[in-house]
Amino acid sequence: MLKVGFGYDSHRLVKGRKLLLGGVEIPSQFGLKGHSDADLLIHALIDALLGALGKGDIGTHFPDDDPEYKDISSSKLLKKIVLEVKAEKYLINNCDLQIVAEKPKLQSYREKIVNSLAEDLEISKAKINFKATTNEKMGFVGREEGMAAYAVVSLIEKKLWDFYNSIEGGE
Ligand SMILES: Nc1ccn([C@@H]2O[C@H](COP(=O)(O)O)[C@@H](O)[C@H]2O)c(=O)n1
Ligand SMILES: C[C@@]1(CO)OP(=O)(O)OP(=O)(O)OC[C@H]1O
Repeated sequence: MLKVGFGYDSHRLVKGRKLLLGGVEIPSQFGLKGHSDADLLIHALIDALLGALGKGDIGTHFPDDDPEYKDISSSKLLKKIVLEVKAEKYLINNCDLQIVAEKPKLQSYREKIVNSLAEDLEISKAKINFKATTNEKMGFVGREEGMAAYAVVSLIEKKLWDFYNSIEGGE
């Protein structure tokens, strides 16, 4: 079977916090506020994976009032969700990810972000597409009060993938 999931997250920009996107620290005067490290790209991705699995959302798995998750690395949380995907006998087929931010320009971090996520997800870089766009100075993103991120993922059942490879002779 194939499954598709969607995720969205937004966080406020504040002074005195690191800016972490996809597990990569981006040099910036402002960082994202949150109970965790506030890596909204990973949060959107986690919600997309949970959506595909039909397993609720990030807050149900990692409550935002639990001291265990104070300042936690979102990469660690993502790795836990990857274990759940594996336990359900699914593989990540592809992910399409988008950050909406007025600045900084993220193009030059694309490779680092994709590399970091590929490591966390244990998949090849070719299965991850990362995009960024501004909000053309409109709304909370446009006023640089915050950033937003969207994620879509598709999962393929491992036995279907193995069957496909047996008849096609590989990826
Ligand atoms: N934070 C961002 C925003 C945008 N980009 C890149 O610029 C292109 C044009 O963005 P518009 O919002 O003006 O359409 C976009 O396609 C990205 O390549 C970026 O790197 N970081
Ligand atoms: C991972 C968590 C844990 O507190 O991170 P937060 O920084 O609170 O981020 P948010 O996207 O608001 O909610 C997800 C939470 O579960």
